[in-house]
Formats: sequence, C-alpha cells, structure tokens
Amino acid sequence: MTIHIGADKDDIADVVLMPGDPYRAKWAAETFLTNAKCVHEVRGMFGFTGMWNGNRVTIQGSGMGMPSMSIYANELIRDFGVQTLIRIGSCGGMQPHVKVRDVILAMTASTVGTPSSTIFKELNFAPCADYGLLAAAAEAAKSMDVDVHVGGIYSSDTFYDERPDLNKEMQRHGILGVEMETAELYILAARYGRRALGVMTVSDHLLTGEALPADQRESSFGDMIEIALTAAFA
Ligand SMILES: O=P(O)(O)O[C@H]1O[C@H](CO)[C@@H](O)[C@H]1O
Ligand SMILES: O=c1cc[nH]c(=O)[nH]1
Repeated sequence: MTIHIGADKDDIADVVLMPGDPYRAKWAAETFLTNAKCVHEVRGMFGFTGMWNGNRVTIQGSGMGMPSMSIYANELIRDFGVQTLIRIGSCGGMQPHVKVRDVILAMTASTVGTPSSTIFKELNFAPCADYGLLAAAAEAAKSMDVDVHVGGIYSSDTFYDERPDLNKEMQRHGILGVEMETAELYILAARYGRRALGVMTVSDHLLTGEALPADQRESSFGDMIEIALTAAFA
C-alpha cells in the first residue's frame, strides 16, 4: 500500500495498463477483463485487477499530465514491482494523414520538459518505447485491421496551449499526435529497467478541429485496449 495506491502488493499484477481517465480504467476493466475487482479507489483514481486470456492484468488510472503519471508509475514500479506499463490514452492528431479514432503507437515521446528534467540538466534524453512491446502492438493492430500509425508523439505540459509555435514545430518534424504523459512513463521505465509503451487513440484533431465528446473518450476506445493487452502478453 502506498500513499496514492491503496492496494495490497498482491492485488497489483505485473502488467499494468494506464489510462489518464480513471473512468476509462473502470470501463476497460468491466469490458475486457474477467473477474475484475476494484483493488483501490484512493482519490477516485481507480485500480482494477482481473484476467485477460488467462493472464493477470491491472488497469490503473494515471491522472492527467506528467507529474501525476510520475506519482503512479513510480509507486507501481518501486513499491509494487510492476514490470510492464502500457499507457492507453487519448491524443490530438497533428498530421493530415492521422484521422480521429486512428491509433498511434508512440515510438518516441518528445517534450519541453518532464518531472525528470531536473536530473538530466543539460542532457536531452530521448524517451522511447520498449521495442518488443512496440513491435507486438504493431503486429496486433495489423491483424485487427486497425488504422494504426507508428512514430513520434509530443508529450506536452499543457492542454490549453499558450505556445502554438511548439505544436507547429512538432508538426513540421513529423510528430503524429500530442498528449501529456508518455515521455515521463518512458523515462521511468528506462531508469528502472521496465517495459513501457504508449498506445493512444486520436480523440481530436489540431488541423481539422474535430473533437470527440468526453463519454466517447471514456468508453469507446476498445481497439487500443485490445492492442495493448495483446502486446503485453505476446
Ligand atoms: O485521455 P487521457 O489518457 O487522459 O490522455 C489525454 O487526455 C488528457 C487531456 O484531456 C491528458 O491526460 C492527455 O494526455
Ligand atoms: O493532451 C491532449 C489530449 C487530447 N487532445 C489534445 O489535443 N491534447
């Protein structure tokens, strides 16, 4: 049990899926897992543990933004011994060929800064996905006939952006989408020798202004969850 995760150590599986939205965690657990049990609800940031295809899985909300992700990922890794962490998030599309509801597999996550920036100082560390998870997720998406893109994403510190020039530079350099957590997840996985991947569904588009409503962001992104589960146990 930690300050932010009120579960016993045995309640958390070795594989954890992490949506930003705790209600996406609830929906995913109820939809994809058998015998899903809510293992804690500290701050309403639910954790559920259940079975998928004979494998034990936890789905734990991360909250929004890298400081929140850092708290949950640190505790999952350091206190609960979690080995595989897969973000199942939403993101904004940044390229014309990336459409709303497409799935993005984040090979890398560029940032302005993360909670870990203070330790890197002048270094520009390159946060990247675990290759095995990335390859397995790409294979799963292909076999499911999902519209998937593999490439770089941008993990922003802000949702309401006062620096539109940063998004423009990311777009100019081929970045596929923007979200707010993956870079710090990749850095923590690298630091502690764990496997991590960011799988995101495009919920809105920076070029077209399209945007899905909150209820669809919570409970309709099933393809990415199936991709994440398949990759975790490939
Ligand atoms: O839908 P989630 O997983 O929370 O992800 C995205 O949505 C939130 C912003 O609305 C940020 O957390 C961003 O990363
Ligand atoms: O962080 C996010 C998430 C979804 N859409 C965005 O534009 N940004």
